[in-house]
Amino acid sequence: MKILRTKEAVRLFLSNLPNNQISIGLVPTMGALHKGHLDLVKKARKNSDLVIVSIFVNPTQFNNPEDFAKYPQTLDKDVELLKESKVDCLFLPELEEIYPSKPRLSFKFEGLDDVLEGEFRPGHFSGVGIIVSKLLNIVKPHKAYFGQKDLQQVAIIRQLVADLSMDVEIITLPTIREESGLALSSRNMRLSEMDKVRALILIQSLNKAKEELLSGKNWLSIRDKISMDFAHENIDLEYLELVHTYTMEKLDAVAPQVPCSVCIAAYVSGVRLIDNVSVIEA
Ligand SMILES: Nc1ncnc2c1ncn2[C@@H]1O[C@H](COP(=O)(O)OP(=O)(O)OP(=O)(O)O)[C@@H](O)[C@H]1O
Ligand SMILES: CC(C)(CO)[C@@H](O)C(=O)[O-]
Ligand code: BAL
Repeated sequence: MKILRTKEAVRLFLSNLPNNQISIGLVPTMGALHKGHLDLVKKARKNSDLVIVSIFVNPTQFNNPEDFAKYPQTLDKDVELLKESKVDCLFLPELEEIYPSKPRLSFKFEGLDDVLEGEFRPGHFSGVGIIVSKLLNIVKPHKAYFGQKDLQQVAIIRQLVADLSMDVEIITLPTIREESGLALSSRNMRLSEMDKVRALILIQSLNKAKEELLSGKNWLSIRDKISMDFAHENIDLEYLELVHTYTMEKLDAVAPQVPCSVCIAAYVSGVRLIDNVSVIEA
């Protein structure tokens, strides 16, 4: 596996490929890799001739400096995992390579970014828009892979690519979970074994919300009851929302043919976790 640290190295690498018919798959990550990331890589490996993974902990998408400072980093292990997964290239830029100066550009994703993560992490999706645009411009992949665990991010990246007429196909894959149901996340590395058990309240609440919505219960009363469960467990629930899966519009009921998902964010011992389940599929 080649490790490329600069845009120029990527450009050279791509220009030396045997022919320009080769299909390229990009999996953008922030490292501290787990089976969720590796599932994206596996799909990319299956679909594309050349697989490039990027690892870059992007400062412009962090609204909370402590979250950025504590973001897990396990580079040696990541490199081993990527080699085992037969990745061709790791793009591993330094901060200055991506941001030689502070970007003046910012993104607003009208209607998509004022709820959920966008509401509680101001500037987050502008930062995601900037880094994803940069990575797509540098690598020029045919396909790029993202996880549905970050449901709102998927909607935003699809919009970004459409609005900027970028020639890339966005592929999304379902959330990979521990056997317990806990969604895999790099930030789980900051949880103790006890915290991982406490964190199960997220997926349990999502499943309960889904079941009750489908049995015709009122959304606001479902949400109130779940908020009380969180208060009882002393876990800080940041949001629990029923949204349209693609437009991110907040909903207060399910309806046939309207794809919707329940999304959650909560702090378990100071670690912010997110998750979602689809209630009605497209
Ligand atoms: N459990 C998972 N299953 C499938 N894909 C995932 C999972 N977790 C993350 N991903 C996807 O992997 C890509 C890189 O995500 P990232 O590096 O931020 O990891 P992460 O585990 O989501 O980290 P964190 O949750 O701590 O932000 C994103 O497209 C993300 O949606
Ligand atoms: C897409 C991404 C790699 C951009 O930094 C990040 O938001 C993530 O890991 O989901
Ligand atoms: N996977 C989302 C990246 C973030 O939390 O900033």
